[in-house]
Amino acid sequence: LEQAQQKVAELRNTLNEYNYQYYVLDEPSVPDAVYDRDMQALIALEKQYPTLLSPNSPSQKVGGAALSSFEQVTHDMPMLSLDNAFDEESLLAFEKRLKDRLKDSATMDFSCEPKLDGLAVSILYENGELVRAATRGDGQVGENITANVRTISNVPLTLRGDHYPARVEVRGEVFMPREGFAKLNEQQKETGGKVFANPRNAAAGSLRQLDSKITAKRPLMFYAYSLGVVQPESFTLPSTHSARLAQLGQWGLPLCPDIDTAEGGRGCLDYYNRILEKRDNLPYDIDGVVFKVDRIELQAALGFVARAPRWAIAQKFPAQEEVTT
Ligand SMILES: Cc1c[n+]2nc(N)[nH]c2nc1OC(C)C
Repeated sequence: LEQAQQKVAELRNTLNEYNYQYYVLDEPSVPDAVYDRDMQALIALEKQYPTLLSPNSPSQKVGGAALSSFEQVTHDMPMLSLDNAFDEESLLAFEKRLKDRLKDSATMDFSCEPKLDGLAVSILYENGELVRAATRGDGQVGENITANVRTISNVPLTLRGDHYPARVEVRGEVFMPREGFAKLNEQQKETGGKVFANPRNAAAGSLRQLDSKITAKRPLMFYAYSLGVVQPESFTLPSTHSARLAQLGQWGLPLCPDIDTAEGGRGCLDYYNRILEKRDNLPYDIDGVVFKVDRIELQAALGFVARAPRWAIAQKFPAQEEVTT
């Protein structure tokens, strides 16, 4: 059993590394055949020694037993929504409000991110292991969808490296890329399954499946966009949001390739126009961009209004004319 335990641990590390290279770096270091061979070896060993099975084994990416219902999860830190800026001057007004409030006329750096049209999800890692995932729900209480989130190909089951907080909650968007959405609807038509109106509905429907084996077959993706609970609070994190996103990337969490930083409202407008320009060629649906004050201590000084942070705003694009097929 000792040898088996050793071999299983090695195979898990190897397969987690392959997943990271393939899904996060987009630079696989081995051909699929090697990946499959190692995965089959792991599955065989876990079958032979069931006591070695762990929910965080890469072999569990295929899903487990169906649930009868979803448990509720209370978010220790509420998952808030975003205030909207609909046009140029309200974005500049956003910046002006911040400067007035901070009594600081210096140009402010912003973290700029596409606003993916999917579902906000919270993923909790304890001692580097994925232990729980939940939907946003009403912001306070969401649904426990851990088994389903484990099957999402680019969600790491374990964090990389060995320098991370004991508990770290990662928040981000689960979405379905357009290509996967089109293929799924084709399959659904052929099998008489439910055809989805758009990628967001398809992602929601796939994520809220009680049977994670169904979720595992759906082409879902995840991009991290912020941190939630971090314990111990004494764990030193970077002092800007953009550097914290980079830190998440170091731990193996996937980030949207189109994130950037910008100087002042002007820089944000340039970013808005750049992303609007490339929107139709992106592999995923976005419904706008999100600007966040980059320096964390300024975020803390600005705090939140009732339902959304003062320090962040979404700028939505005009609704995309639906192409009727
Ligand atoms: C609701 C939300 C949605 N999004 N999407 C991105 N990219 N960042 C982001 N941040 C959010 O909220 C934080 C500003 C709290």
